[in-house]
Amino acid sequence: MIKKGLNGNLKGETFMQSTFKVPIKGKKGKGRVVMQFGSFYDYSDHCIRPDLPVEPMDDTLNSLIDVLISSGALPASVRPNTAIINIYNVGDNIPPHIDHTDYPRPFSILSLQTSSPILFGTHIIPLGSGKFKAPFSSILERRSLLVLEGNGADVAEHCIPGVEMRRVSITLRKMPEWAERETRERVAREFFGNEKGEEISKPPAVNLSDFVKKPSGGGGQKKKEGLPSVVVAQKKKWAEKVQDDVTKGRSAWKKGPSAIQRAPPGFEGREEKKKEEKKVVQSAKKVQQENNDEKVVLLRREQLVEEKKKNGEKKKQEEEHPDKKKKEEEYKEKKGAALKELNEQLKRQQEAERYQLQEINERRGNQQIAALQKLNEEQDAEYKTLVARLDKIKATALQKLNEEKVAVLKTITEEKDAEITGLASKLDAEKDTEIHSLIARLNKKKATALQKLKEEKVAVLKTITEEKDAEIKSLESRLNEEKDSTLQDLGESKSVKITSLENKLKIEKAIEIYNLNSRLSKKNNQTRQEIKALEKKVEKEEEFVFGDFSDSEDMNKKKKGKKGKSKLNPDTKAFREVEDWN
Ligand SMILES: O=C(O)CCC(=O)C(=O)O
Ligand SMILES: [Fe+2]
Repeated sequence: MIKKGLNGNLKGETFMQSTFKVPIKGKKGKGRVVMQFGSFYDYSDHCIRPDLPVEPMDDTLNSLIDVLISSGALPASVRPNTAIINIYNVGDNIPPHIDHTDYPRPFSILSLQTSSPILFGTHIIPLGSGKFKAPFSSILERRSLLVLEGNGADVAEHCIPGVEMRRVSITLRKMPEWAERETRERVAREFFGNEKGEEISKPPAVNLSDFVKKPSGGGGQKKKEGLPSVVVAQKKKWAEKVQDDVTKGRSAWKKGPSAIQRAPPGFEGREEKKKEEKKVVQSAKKVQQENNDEKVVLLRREQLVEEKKKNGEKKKQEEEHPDKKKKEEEYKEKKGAALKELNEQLKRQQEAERYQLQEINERRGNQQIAALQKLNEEQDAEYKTLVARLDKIKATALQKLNEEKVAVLKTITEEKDAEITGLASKLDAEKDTEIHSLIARLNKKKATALQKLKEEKVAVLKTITEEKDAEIKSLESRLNEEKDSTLQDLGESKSVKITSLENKLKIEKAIEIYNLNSRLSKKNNQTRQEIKALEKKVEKEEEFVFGDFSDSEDMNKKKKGKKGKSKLNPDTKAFREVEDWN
């Protein structure tokens, strides 16, 4: 099957190597081989394309599905009618994806040949070289069936990292309704050029083979209903072949511009293609010839039907008007000859037309093949030029973008710097203003607090002073009272003491005076005696010395002295005072 696919012998888009059609620069290998059956899924446009032909589901695939359904592995209500055979050679992978949500769930993957890990996650990160980072992984065992539905199918992506051994898997999915309908219509178109699928089993009422194969002069053979199976098979084969050629871009004149557009650039095996094209042109010519024959035969049939109808009418008229019969027979003969002549003319004309048409078709076919070939070559060249130009444009654009980016970044940086500076100075100013107002507020607060404190202090001091004053006053009065009482007490004891002291002193004084007086009187007595003694002595001496010198001054003095002898000396006086005092 792979060989068939590689040789281009599988229908339409069935066979693909790698999911990219244009080679990726620097990418080694071609990627996994993908073969699609039943319906085509376009990996590059991410859409289901029932309009593009692929091989139908074959018996093997259908019986595999029967087994899976009858064993209960898959629900009969979602019977798969498409299959993708993935062939992973060593290193091949399938990147993270969610199978198109138009495919009804569940869908399934059958793993064959070798087992392999499968990764799941809402955001699988590609790490390059077929490696991925994902939160969940599982092993797809060889010959196991993975059935996907719910979040596992619709929310989480899945991928197969680069395989270590060749692996094959079969993805089984049911087409959505609309794709099924479009596939049916396409298949019908491929067979009979009719949009309605039922025409496949119900051939057109006008039956080509009845006329083509009608035995000459027979007429008695009963007309068959429907096409004979041989003709159906032949027609089907032709239709398939032509359609196949058309979709592979080999028969552009049949399909028109869309086939030319789809012809891949760098199409390989051009020589075989040319041969194929020749064959296709021939078979197409044959079909055309057949069509022309069909047209002639159809025309002839219409004429015969017409004739039959007319004959019937004439017969009726003959029966109704037997007298006209002769005339009419003559007329019929003439008309028959004329008709024969006309038919022959028509046949000749049609023959000429057919050859003309054939020539035109051939010419047109050759022209279109040449045009296609030229177009392919031109497309190749154009593609290369375009890629080169695009690379150049891309490089220039990237360079320009980078420069613009640098310039924009510079402008933005400058703008931002200026903004930052402005903002910073504005913030500084705001900060200063705020600080000033804060300081002013704080100062005011402080002043108010200080004032309050002062007032409180004054009030407290006043209270304290008042309290202290009261205390002092009471203390003072108490002290005064105490002092007074003490003083009183002291005064009393003092006066007592003074009195006693005075008395004592008086006594002592009296004693002393007495003693003194007695001593004085003693002394006085002594002194008087001494004086007396002295006077006696002096008188003796004077008598001795002077005898009669009684008139001199000294004598006067002596006389005075004598006279003075009558006066009391101080001691005597004191003694007298003590005596008086006593
Ligand atoms: O090969 C596999 O196991 C996965 C295939 C797959 O995810 C797919 O075909 O969508
Ligand atoms: Fe998938």
